[in-house]
Amino acid sequence: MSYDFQLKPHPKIPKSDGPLLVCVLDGYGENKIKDDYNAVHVADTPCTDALRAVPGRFCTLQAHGKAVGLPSNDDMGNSEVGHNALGAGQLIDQGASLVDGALRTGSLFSGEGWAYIAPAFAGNTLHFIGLLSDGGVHSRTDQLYGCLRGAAERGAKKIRVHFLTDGRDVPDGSSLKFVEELEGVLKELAATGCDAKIASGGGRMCVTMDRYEADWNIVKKGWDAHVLGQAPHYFKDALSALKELRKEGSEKPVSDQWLDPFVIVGEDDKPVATIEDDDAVVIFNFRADRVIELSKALEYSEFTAFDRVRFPKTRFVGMMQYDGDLKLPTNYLVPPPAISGTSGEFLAKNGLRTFVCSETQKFGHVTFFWNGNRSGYFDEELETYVEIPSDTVPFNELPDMKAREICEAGKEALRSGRYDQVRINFANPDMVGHTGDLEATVRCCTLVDKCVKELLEVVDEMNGRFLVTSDHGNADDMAQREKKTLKPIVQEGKVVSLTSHTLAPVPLAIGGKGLPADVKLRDDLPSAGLGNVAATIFNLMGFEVSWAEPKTGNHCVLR
Ligand SMILES: O=C(O)[C@@H](CO)OP(=O)(O)O
Ligand SMILES: [Mn+2]
Ligand SMILES: [Mn+2]
Repeated sequence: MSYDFQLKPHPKIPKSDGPLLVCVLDGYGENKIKDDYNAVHVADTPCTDALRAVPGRFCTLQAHGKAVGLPSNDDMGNSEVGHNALGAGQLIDQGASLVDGALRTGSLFSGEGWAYIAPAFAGNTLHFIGLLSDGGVHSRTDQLYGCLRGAAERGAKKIRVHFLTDGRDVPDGSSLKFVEELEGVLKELAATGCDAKIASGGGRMCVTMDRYEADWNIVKKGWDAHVLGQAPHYFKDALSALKELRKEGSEKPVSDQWLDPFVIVGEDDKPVATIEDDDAVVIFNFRADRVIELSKALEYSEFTAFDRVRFPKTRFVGMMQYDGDLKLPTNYLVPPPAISGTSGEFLAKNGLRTFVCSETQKFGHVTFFWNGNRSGYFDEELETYVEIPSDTVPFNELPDMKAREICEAGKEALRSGRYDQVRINFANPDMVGHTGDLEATVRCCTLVDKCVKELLEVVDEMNGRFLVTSDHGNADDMAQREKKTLKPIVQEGKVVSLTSHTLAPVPLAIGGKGLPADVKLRDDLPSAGLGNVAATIFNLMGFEVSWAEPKTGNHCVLR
C-alpha cells in the first residue's frame, strides 16, 4: 500500500503550543463488574475518576476480539494486538487469524517455510517449541496439533515437543489438561508409525519466553533444556514433571507460570531428545515478543548473550517472521501481518519529534509493536526511545515497578519543549494483574493514577494536550467467575484468582489546557476500538488524517 505521508492541518483543531502526551495504562480495563475483585474500581483513583466525568471527553473503546483483528470475540485483547492497533490506526488480521487461515487452506504446508523443514522429516528429528496453551495470546494448542498431524502425514518420522506451561492467559493448573491432551495427539501419531514424544519444558516466566532482553538467563535455561537436554530436573514423563514441580498440596505450591525447567528421559535415563545438526525446529508461537530471543539463539552464528555450549545447524522456522526490521527468523511458516503506514512513520515523515518511554517489560510495546513489529527507528534524529530497566522479580513483590521513574522521564520530556509527542506506557496494572495478587494490583493502580495526575499537571503547565488510554483489560477483574452469575469462584474458602487479561473495553480520555474547549469526542461510534486512536492522536496534534479504509478514520471531531 502506498501512502500520502503529508499531514494536512486540521480544518478546525489548531496545532497546539505544547506537546501531546499519549499515555497507555497497560491492562487497565473499564469493566462493568464493579466489585471487590475489580482492582481498578477498588483502587483510589481520583485522577482517572475525574477524567471519566468530563462530558464529551471520555469514552470506552473495544480492545478484544474482532475489533483488534483476533479470530473471535471470545478472544481477550493483548498487548501485541492492542499496541499494533493503537500505533497503526488500522484493523490488522493478527497472527492467530493468519495461522488459522493457513491451516484451513493448507497453505502452511505448501509454503517456503514448510519446504525448508521438510528435508529433515525422513532421517532427522522435527522439534516444536512454544507455549502449550489455548489462551490465544502467544499460541494455540489446536494450531500446534494441526502442525503435528500435518508433519506426521507428510512423512515426519521423529517428532519432539518442548513446551512452556502457561497459567497466565489460562487458569493456573491447566497445564495438566493440556499435557494430557498433547499426549493423546502424540499417541495418535505414534499409532501411524511416527515416534512422537514430549522432550522438555518449563514455566513461561522463567524458561525460554523472556522478552525485550529483560533476562537472558531465562532463555539460557530453555536452551539448556531443549537443545542440550540439561535441566535441574529429569522425569520419565511430562505429567509427573508437572505434578512434582507444581508442589501441589505443599506449603509453597508453584504456579504453571513459574515451573523450573525439566527434561524427559527414557528408560536409559538419557534425554529423549537433544537438538542436533540437520534437525528441524519450529517455534509454534505466532506472537513475537517472547520468542525473539530464542530465535536469535537458534539462528545467529555470532551470538554472545549466553554460552550456548553447542550451536546446532538446524533448519529453523518461526510460525511467523517475528521482526520485520531484522527479518528474523529468515524462514517462517506463515507470512506475518503486513503492517505499514503506522503513525510512527507518519510522525517521522512530517518532521515531528517523539519521545517514547516505558520500562523493559513494556518497552517494545510502545516501540516495536506500536511501529508494526519493527525493532528499528523510522528516523533516529526525531525519535528518542528511553527504556527503564525492569526489576526481575515476580511483580507483586515490587508492585510499584518503575512507574515513578517513567513518570519522571515523561514529565522531563514534556517540560523540555523538544517533543511534539510524548508516549509512555505504565506496565503495572497488567504485569501485577498477571500475578493474581489482588492487594498488590490495587496498590499499583493507585500509584499509576497518581503518576497520571502528575503528568497531566505538567501537560497543563506546558499548555499541552493529552490522550490517556489502555490496550486491554487485566487489573479490572482479578477473580475467576461462574459463567452465569458472574460470582467469583470460591475453592477451599478462597476466591480463585484470575491471572489473565479480560474482555473489558478500555478507557479513552482526552483533554489538557491547550485543547480548545469545543473539541469533543464523537458520540456516534459506539463500536469504536483501539484502531481509532491513531487518528484521534493526529487530530489532537492539529492534523487531519485522510487514510483510506481499512484505516478507521477520524474519531475526534468538534461537536
Ligand atoms: O505477558 C505476556 O506475554 C502477555 C500475556 O501472555 O501479556 P501482554 O499481552 O500484556 O504483554
Ligand atoms: Mn498489555
Ligand atoms: Mn498482559
